[in-house]
Amino acid sequence: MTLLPRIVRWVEKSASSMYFHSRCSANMSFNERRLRVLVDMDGVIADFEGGFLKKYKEKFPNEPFISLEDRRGFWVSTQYGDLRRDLCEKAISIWESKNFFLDLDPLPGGVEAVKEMSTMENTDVFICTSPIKHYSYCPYEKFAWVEKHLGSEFLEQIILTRDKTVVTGDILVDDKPDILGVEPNPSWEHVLFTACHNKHLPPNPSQRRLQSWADDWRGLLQSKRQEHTSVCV
Ligand SMILES: O=c1ccn([C@@H]2O[C@H](COP(=O)(O)O)[C@@H](O)[C@H]2O)c(=O)[nH]1
Ligand SMILES: [Mg+2]
Repeated sequence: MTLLPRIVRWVEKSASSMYFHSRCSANMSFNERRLRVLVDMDGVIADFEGGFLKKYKEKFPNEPFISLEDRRGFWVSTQYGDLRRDLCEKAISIWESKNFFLDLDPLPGGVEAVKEMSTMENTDVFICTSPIKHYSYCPYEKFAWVEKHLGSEFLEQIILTRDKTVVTGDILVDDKPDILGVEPNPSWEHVLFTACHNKHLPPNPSQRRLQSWADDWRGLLQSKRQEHTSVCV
């Protein structure tokens, strides 16, 4: 390496070290690190299951259906297909229809919680959601839903991805029990959001849960923040 780049690197390192020591010498606690919270959409802030059942019953009034009480397993289509083979396609036709995602009602407290956490100090909130592969309406309607319920400023905070494991964050609040993808060690802690399809799963000591938005989500963020807090004495 020639001399000039080495000097530049030395000056940069010294400057950042001086900054660090000046912060510490003030004998203060500080948290340099911002907390990044990823919040899933369907089943967490948008009522996918309720919206599905309502539209399914309207479209297929004479077909059998599965009440929310009887829902088991993440995949609605699988449980309907198990009930009767042709019902799998009928179920899929519901969320592939125009306005399905846009018409979803917000889940209680979700919009308020996301808005509140976005105002918290040192906190970045992103809506992290997987669109269906039938893309005619879903991606557009997810953006429109966010604008309608959270406001246009949240359009900056949307992450649409089919693989959440490649997204970096501290916490992912999500109702899907198993979130898999190409990254075997995602950076986030998956906090399972309770939904009709996962509430019967046996307790998993290695996975924290949020029962609803009335649950202590603020405490959850605080505990995560403390994992990152650097204390200078
Ligand atoms: O049976 C089903 C149930 C849901 N989906 C779709 O999966 C995604 C779930 O997204 P998350 O970001 O994990 O909430 C959503 O687009 C549903 O429409 C499905 O394909 N089949
Ligand atoms: Mg979900």
